[in-house]
Amino acid sequence: MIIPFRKMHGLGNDFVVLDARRAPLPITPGRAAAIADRHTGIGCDQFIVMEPGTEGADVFMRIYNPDGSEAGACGNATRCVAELAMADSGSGAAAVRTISGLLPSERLPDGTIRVDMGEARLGWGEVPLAQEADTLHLPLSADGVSDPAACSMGNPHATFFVPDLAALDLPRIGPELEHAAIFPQRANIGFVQVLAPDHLRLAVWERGAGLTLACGSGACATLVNAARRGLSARAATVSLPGGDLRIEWRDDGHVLMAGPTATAFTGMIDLDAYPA
Ligand SMILES: N[C@@H](CCC[C@H](N)C(=O)O)C(=O)O
Repeated sequence: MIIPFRKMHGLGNDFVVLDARRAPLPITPGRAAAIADRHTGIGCDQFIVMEPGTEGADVFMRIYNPDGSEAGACGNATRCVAELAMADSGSGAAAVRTISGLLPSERLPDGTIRVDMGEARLGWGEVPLAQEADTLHLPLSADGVSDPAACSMGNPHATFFVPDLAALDLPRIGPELEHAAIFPQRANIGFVQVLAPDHLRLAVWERGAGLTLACGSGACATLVNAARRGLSARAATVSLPGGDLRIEWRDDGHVLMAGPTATAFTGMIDLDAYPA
């Protein structure tokens, strides 16, 4: 089966996007992983399938990591898919549903897309953690980092506050922390340096993907955890290796994320060339 695909990215966090809104596509976790492979597939940080929207959504977005695991949230892909839905409808707003909830989005006057990522979930069972613990101070450490905070943005995140991001060996400690026993569903691991109360520098070791140039849900979780710790305001610029996101944790608990989207190229893919 030969179908069109679109390669998009938000700050270099890149996606292969397939459109299954008109007819279902034969996508399995293994096929998603094979297409995401940077050597033998198209290559991407996340493999995205657009499905028909339900219950107030313009589109349902299914998210696969390159290891084939399915994720409940992807902030950067939400902006990209919302932009496609807006282009289709000719409107400046779109609602994207994921397995974790409904995410209303809008185009801002500067052309960036802002998504309401929903409420940050702060309970230990919501992250989830393997046992009851204070999500503001997890009993977890690795070489050079300790005492993270955790929350869920529809997917699990832990945030380590560090004095110098550049001093860390992220490819070494990232996998160990992602797979720590305290995270029964593994976790995305953020490492943040507070530059000012309204400016955070972040790198994220993503669950199922490794280091990426940007993680939108990670930027949201980082702002929430920094504000809970009294280290930042409730609105800040989060600088990632791929660029900046503007994050706000509203008083009603919802987290807003604004940033750019881009299409790198489009093409055709033969799904049968990849194992089902
Ligand atoms: N890049 C994404 C997050 C993708 C999912 C994540 N790796 C997970 O498994 O939860 C983002 O922009 O939020």
